[in-house]
Amino acid sequence: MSKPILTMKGISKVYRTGEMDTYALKDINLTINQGDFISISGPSGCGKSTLLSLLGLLDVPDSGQYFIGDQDVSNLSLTEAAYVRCEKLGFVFQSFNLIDELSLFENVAMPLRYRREKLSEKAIQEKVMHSLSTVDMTHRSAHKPNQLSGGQQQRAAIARALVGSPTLLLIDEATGNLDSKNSDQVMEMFIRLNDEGTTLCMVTHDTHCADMAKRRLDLLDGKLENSSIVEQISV
Ligand SMILES: Nc1ncnc2c1ncn2[C@@H]1O[C@H](COP(=O)(O)OP(=O)(O)OP(=O)(O)O)[C@@H](O)[C@H]1O
Repeated sequence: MSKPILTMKGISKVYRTGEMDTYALKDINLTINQGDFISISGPSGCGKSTLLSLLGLLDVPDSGQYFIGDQDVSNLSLTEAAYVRCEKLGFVFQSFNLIDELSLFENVAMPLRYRREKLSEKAIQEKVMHSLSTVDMTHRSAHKPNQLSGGQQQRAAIARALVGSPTLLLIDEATGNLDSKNSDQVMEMFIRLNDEGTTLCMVTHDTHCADMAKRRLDLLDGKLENSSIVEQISV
């Protein structure tokens, strides 16, 4: 049986604006197992970004418990949350979020440089080049992000997310800024990474992308509505 690497129990999040309370997430129960490829989809305002922020330790819930492995991460200090993010999670964003002034090599190296445990330059070099080769971008390691196409920038951002061998890759609308060819390439890459053992959780409003995951969850009005195993369809 697969091992749970992440568990949310009864997670709720309320935004308070003046007199008004908005229940963005209501009693979320979610288990992500090693080797999963989950998609979470739903209409605008259903709580996708809020859920991703909590999963990524960018925000804290109002109630409920969140575990990564055996560690209770429901209410970490900002510093501790930053370390856990750096060491256990990889992020892929719609807008790539690469640093324009840095080469691809230095962009990809960034998560390694912020770890508690310092790595030698040789170890960083090896990990960065391995990660760039995973996305077929070694030949561009000295380039700056603005010298690359959108698809290439997203592949570099995936290399950055993978460089620290994260427990879980969190993906936020990764294909939203790409044309259909590049979008298909990136989805194929996620499927391959999952086949090779990476665990992925992808938030998307695109039902075509959502159906490419192994397990599709639908979020509606802050509640996880259903959970289905879908046959992975080819792009
Ligand atoms: N900072 C905030 N203050 C008040 N309400 C908020 C805040 N952030 C989000 N909300 C509300 O919480 C609910 C969930 O928002 P969220 O951004 O998580 O939805 P979403 O599914 O990501 O939407 P979209 O697909 O449009 O990005 C919405 O009703 C939204 O208006």
